[in-house]
Amino acid sequence: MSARMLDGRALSKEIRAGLFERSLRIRNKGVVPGLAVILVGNDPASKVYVRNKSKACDECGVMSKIFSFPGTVSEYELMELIAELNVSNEIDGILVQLPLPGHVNVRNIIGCISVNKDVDGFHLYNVGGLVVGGTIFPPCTPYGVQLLLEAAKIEVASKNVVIVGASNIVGKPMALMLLQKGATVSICHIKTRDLSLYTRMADILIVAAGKPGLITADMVKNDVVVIDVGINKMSDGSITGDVDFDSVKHIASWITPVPGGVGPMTVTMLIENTIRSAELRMSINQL
Ligand SMILES: NC(=O)C1=CN([C@@H]2O[C@H](COP(=O)(O)OP(=O)(O)OC[C@H]3O[C@@H](n4cnc5c(N)ncnc54)[C@H](OP(=O)(O)O)[C@@H]3O)[C@@H](O)[C@H]2O)C=CC1
Ligand SMILES: Nc1nc(=O)c2c([nH]1)NC[C@@H]1CN(c3ccc(C(=O)N[C@@H](CCC(=O)O)C(=O)O)cc3)C=[N+]21
Ligand SMILES: [Mg+2]
Repeated sequence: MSARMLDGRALSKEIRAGLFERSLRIRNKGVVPGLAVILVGNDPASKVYVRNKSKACDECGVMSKIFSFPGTVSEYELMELIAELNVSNEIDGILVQLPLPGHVNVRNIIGCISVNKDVDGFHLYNVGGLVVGGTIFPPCTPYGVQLLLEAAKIEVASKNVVIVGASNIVGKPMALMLLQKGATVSICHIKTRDLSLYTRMADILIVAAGKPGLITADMVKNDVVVIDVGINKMSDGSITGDVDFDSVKHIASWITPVPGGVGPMTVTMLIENTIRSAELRMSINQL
């Protein structure tokens, strides 16, 4: 037996058709949804993301602007740009690509983004919203994973969900979201003593470590649902996840491919958040 695919590309295509309609409706009233992306240095996963975002924005009728800086840019220069974007009438969403170079304090930078334009959902205010169970801007990757599970009618309530990776952008918000949905959640990270003890317990295993081949067939139980968030650029230029797909697919009941799984969903949810932000701007203009 081979696992069924959680096809993020196909689901994204459906969702994006609806997003195009939503953006058309507000553009007809004179509001063009706009996204600003700030890219510093040259992280390979960020480059993939940026490329796919501009394509998807075009597809959905969202205006996008990319601001690229060398890795030597100062915190001050970034803050200055964010301050401008915060008050710009053309911008509904501001996204600062992570990671940032070591000399730039991520918290300071994210803290400058207007809460109403924080389409990544990384500002402390929006993170707090997620903790207490609801936010206007759910973080894109966990939100996309949740929709993939829902589309396949995979119930999360009462399930053992194990998340490998505890970052602020994937692991932690993912855990909060599924906890809210009634899952029993474990979060593993680099200091976890026996990773496979946890992964073998998982009904749903979500992997976001950035380590190709981290999860092998011997580490999962029969019929597990596997969500591979990892985006690793290999030396031959190809992209691979954190899960040994070819062996794990024989044991899992569902699995996401990489590429074509979580990645396209992240992009789609970013566009959704941007359009929702523009819809809010429009309704405020009409007051
Ligand atoms: N598909 C998509 O849409 C997206 C994909 N990504 C990709 O997902 C991956 C993770 O991204 P991100 O969360 O930003 O990464 P980070 O590097 O910020 O976090 C990785 C997490 O995994 C943990 N970890 C690393 N190695 C191991 C290991 N061997 N065993 C257990 N835990 C481990 C780290 O622990 P510690 O912190 O303690 O070191 C950390 O908690 C990357 O490949 C990234 O490119 C990211 C965002 C969106
Ligand atoms: N502030 C911030 N928010 C992020 O959400 C964020 C970030 N910084 N920094 C980088 C990581 C990485 N990330 C990806 C999203 C989509 C794809 C994606 O589109 N993947 C396609 C790749 C297809 C291809 O082009 O080959 C897929 O998996 O099918 C990749 C990577 C978001 N991240
Ligand atoms: Mg993917």
